[in-house]
Amino acid sequence: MSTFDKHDLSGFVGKHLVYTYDNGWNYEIYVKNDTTLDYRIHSGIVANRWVKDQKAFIVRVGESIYKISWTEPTGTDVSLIVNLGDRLFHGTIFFPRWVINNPEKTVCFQNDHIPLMESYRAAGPAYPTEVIDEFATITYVRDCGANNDSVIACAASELPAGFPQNLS
Ligand SMILES: C=Cc1ccc(O)c(OC)c1
Repeated sequence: MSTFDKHDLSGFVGKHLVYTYDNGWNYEIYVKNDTTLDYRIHSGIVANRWVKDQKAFIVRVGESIYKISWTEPTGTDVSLIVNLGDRLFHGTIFFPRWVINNPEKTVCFQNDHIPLMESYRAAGPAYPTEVIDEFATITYVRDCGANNDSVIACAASELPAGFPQNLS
């Protein structure tokens, strides 16, 4: 019997987070609404890739703990645990083999290239998938409200110096 309402995502929707995985990869996510996220990647094998309006399953699994899961047009599958209370994060990424072989093919504003990503997914190879299972530290959190398209609006490489501390 839980003491929180598992259907209430109001403590999560609108959150803008920056976090660094223990392997050094720096990522940023905006929880746009109950079923949608935007994100951009600052470092790692697909640095500068960015995505808007990715559909996802978002659930609450603790007082301030949420889980986000989705599959991408590239065939990459992702499941994230966001523990806001402890500023702790855990991500599991299931990369198809073709992304590991040629990560640069996915580095773009994906929304402008969905059919291309789907064609790469179809061409593969998909297997063996590479599972990345890492903790991360949340380094920045703010509230931006729901459905705010200004939060993630350019590639990481196009941000002014000092991000995220220079955010209004
Ligand atoms: C592959 C996408 C991907 C992987 C890990 C993440 O933390 C993420 O956050 C938005 C996205």
